[in-house]
Amino acid sequence: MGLVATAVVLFLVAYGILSYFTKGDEPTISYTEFSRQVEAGNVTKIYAKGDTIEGELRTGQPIPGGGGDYTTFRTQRPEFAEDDLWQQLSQKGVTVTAEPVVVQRSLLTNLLLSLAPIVILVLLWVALARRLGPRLGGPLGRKAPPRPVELEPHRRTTFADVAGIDEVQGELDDVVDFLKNPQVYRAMGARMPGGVLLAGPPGTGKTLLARAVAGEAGVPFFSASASEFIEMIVGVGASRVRELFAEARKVAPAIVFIDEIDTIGRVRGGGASIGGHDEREQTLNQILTEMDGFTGSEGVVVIAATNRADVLDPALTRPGRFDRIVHVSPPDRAGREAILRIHTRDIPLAPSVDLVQVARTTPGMTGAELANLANEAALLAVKRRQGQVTQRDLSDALEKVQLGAERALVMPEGERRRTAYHESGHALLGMLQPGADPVRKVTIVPRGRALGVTLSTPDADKYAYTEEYLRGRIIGALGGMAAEHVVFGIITTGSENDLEQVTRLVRGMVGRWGMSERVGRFTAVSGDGQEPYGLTAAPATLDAVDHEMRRIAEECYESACRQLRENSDRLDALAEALLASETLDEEEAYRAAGIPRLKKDANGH
Ligand SMILES: Nc1ncnc2c1ncn2[C@@H]1O[C@H](COP(=O)(O)OP(=O)(O)OP(=O)(O)O)[C@@H](O)[C@H]1O
Ligand SMILES: [Zn+2]
Repeated sequence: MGLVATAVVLFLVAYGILSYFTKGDEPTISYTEFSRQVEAGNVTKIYAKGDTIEGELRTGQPIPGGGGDYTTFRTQRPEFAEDDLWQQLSQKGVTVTAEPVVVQRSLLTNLLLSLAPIVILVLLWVALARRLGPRLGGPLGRKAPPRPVELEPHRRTTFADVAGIDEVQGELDDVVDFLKNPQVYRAMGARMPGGVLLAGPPGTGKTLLARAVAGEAGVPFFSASASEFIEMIVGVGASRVRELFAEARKVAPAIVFIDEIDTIGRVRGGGASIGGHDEREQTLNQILTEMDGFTGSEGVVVIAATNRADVLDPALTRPGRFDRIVHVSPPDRAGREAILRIHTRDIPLAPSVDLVQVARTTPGMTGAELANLANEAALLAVKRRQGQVTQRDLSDALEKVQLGAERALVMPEGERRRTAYHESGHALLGMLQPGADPVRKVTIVPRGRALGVTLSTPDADKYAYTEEYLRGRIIGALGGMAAEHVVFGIITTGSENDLEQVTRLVRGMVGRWGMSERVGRFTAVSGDGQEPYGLTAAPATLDAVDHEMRRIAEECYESACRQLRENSDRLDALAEALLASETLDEEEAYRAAGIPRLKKDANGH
């Protein structure tokens, strides 16, 4: 055993030394920046090794990049880059030197390589021993203790990296203050909340926020996902929790972050969890025990995150446990703008770029989606061999993110015609319903799983919806099916997704939002298909729900068909325009249909 451990250590040390010497100290720049410098003719020579590129600049003048000035640099060419790098380089007269990816073998490397099979065997053995650990016992059965993520000051996440959720940030200010000066609170006999629960939809920045709290306070950040606990071998979850907290206490003040807490914190006994039930409960109990053990003076703050605060076991939210619930919602317009600014910090933007405009056209998108949008736009700019990201890159990226990538598909003419009428039906009804969201784009170019797409988005963020608006949405969603019915007298499978959307809406209107007198003004069905408030609705109620859902859907369908018949010339004109140009933007679509587009101000008036 001692011998093998020594071999492993030796290998690691040697590897470390080797990689230290082979790695240059050029500043690393983004590939986008690199393309820009090549295009600008600033690059004199490059040295390529696989996809890693090192190089020098012409002027000897340092060029400011994201992370400081540089005259030599290193960058990584993405595997998916489709640019003609070679042509570009030879055009600009750049001296290119290359080396195969095969690592140059030094004596030391040779030695290490010959040791490799042994090392692999050892690692395999270690991995095996770990899996069987609890049963085998022995020193190898123990996992390495949890380690906080690195806390290098220059790459610390702070509140400056989070935008659009300022009020949420405000609720965490005292946590930061406590972590900075626990002794002040101790002297005052004040107790901090045992835990903070961040609740909100995926991608709204919960993890980011927790890291920022640690970064602001300058304390270690321990993170674990609750699902990791229960995926492990039985009996390990609880002990991992114990270890995690023990490590955090050693270096307190510190933050322990537990993501996806709902996977172990669901109401006990209820729900449909198959197997692993005891494991879940034991792990949860261990977390609760650890939190009960806090006297507040230890300086460990637990932050948990969930997308489903509604299903959590009340034991978790009792005083002294996660007694502070902070709701994180998708950002509003100003928030989206601020988030876009953060995520375009390191992207060269053309002067024409208007982030306010982008923020306006992205209602409902989360921070993660906006970050993705910015990145997609940068990728497009690289692909198009531009030095900067333009407004067009951003709007094309948005389209890709919202509609899915275009799909090459040869459609028979009849099918194409039917699709054109289907989409025209959606679009025309979308334009005709009073108060409906404007139609932004109609296309019969297949995208994702859809044969065509009609995109409508509101002018301004909406927070509550009227019955009229919802009916308008249902009529619009049924428009595709109604058009096929009215024009061709057929019904196809192409409306499956539309009908799903209709079902969600009528179900909500009748069962959740009190829009049916016959059902009544109460929650008859819950949002997630579970029983509302633990009660099973009486069969008569469910009958009424069913009856009312059908009635509303039927009324809307009739309205859709009637409006399409009354406007058949507009429908034909729209379909013809679509068949001719495949994609219509907002202006073209309204013009083709002969309907004036009422411009609204940012407040939707
Ligand atoms: N408010 C925000 N400000 C800036 N960036 C954000 C914001 N929200 C999300 N992001 C970006 O999206 C990424 C993903 O967010 P994060 O993982 O924190 O979301 P989450 O709410 O924890 O999601 P999940 O519930 O899926 O774990 C972040 O790393 C960040 O780049
Ligand atoms: Zn449709």
